[in-house]
Amino acid sequence: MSKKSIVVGSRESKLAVIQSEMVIEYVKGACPQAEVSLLTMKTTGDIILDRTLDKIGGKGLFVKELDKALMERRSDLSVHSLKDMPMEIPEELPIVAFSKREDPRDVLILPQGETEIPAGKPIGCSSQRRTLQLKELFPDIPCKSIRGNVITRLSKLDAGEYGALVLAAAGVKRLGLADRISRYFEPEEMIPAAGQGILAVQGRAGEDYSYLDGYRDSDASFAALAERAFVRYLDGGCSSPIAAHGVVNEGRITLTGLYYCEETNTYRKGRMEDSAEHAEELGIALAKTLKEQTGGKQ
Ligand SMILES: NCc1[nH]cc(CCC(=O)O)c1CC(=O)O
Repeated sequence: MSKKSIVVGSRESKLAVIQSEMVIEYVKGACPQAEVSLLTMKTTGDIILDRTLDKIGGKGLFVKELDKALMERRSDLSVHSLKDMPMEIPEELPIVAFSKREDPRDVLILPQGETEIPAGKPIGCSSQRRTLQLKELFPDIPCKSIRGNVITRLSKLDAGEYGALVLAAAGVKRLGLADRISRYFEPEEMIPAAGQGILAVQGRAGEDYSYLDGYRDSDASFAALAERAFVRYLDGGCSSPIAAHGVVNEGRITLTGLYYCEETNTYRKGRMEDSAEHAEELGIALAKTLKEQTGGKQ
């Protein structure tokens, strides 16, 4: 009999490959009899680099090609940063595991050799969520869009185009670049993106993924459900100025969120708590409250 094969699909950026290899290591341990391999591919979001994500339009720019590979059985699992996954996921391709969460905070990175943000240069930042919150933290420093994977952004920073960069701690740490971090933003100062720091493992409906039982993290799963329910209710994709961060402690979950309403050009932050079992209801309740406060249509 031939050996069982498990193919793990991934974007081809260095960070995506490191993240996929973390899952592969686990799967190899859980299925020592299987042949586990990596299949990398470029996604639309990796190919179009001259526009910001909201200008390219459409959701799931980083997942479509990986979904197709799963559907066509060229792969058996996809590994994604949960943050990059659309809120609506095809029924045939469910998330079968949420990883333990890496540091969910955003961080500030300075050009090599600098100890503060050099005067006159913008902060490189690609999301409206970060831009909005940076205005409160650094009212006098403008933000300028920056695209490309983490390594590309760091080289643009070091080339002198920007005075600083804001990135997710999770990616920077997984790449082994934590020594470049000059400041951590506490989640209260800069509310992270829904799912930040969590990996999502996606599979095909109806298949047996019990080999991932020891990989799933229940605190991260509750946080992910609450954060994604919040964003889904407010209909935001990954580029909307929406932020959500859940913290689970002894069966309770506290969810902090930020919602910007285009109609009324106002934004609100808020926090609510419930039992972790009610994670999704909590996400929806906070979303409704903040939407009401910004004066947006219900
Ligand atoms: N949008 C790109 C992206 N998607 C996931 C991460 C970092 C890893 C994570 O959040 O799990 C990053 C880089 C960044 O925002 O700095």
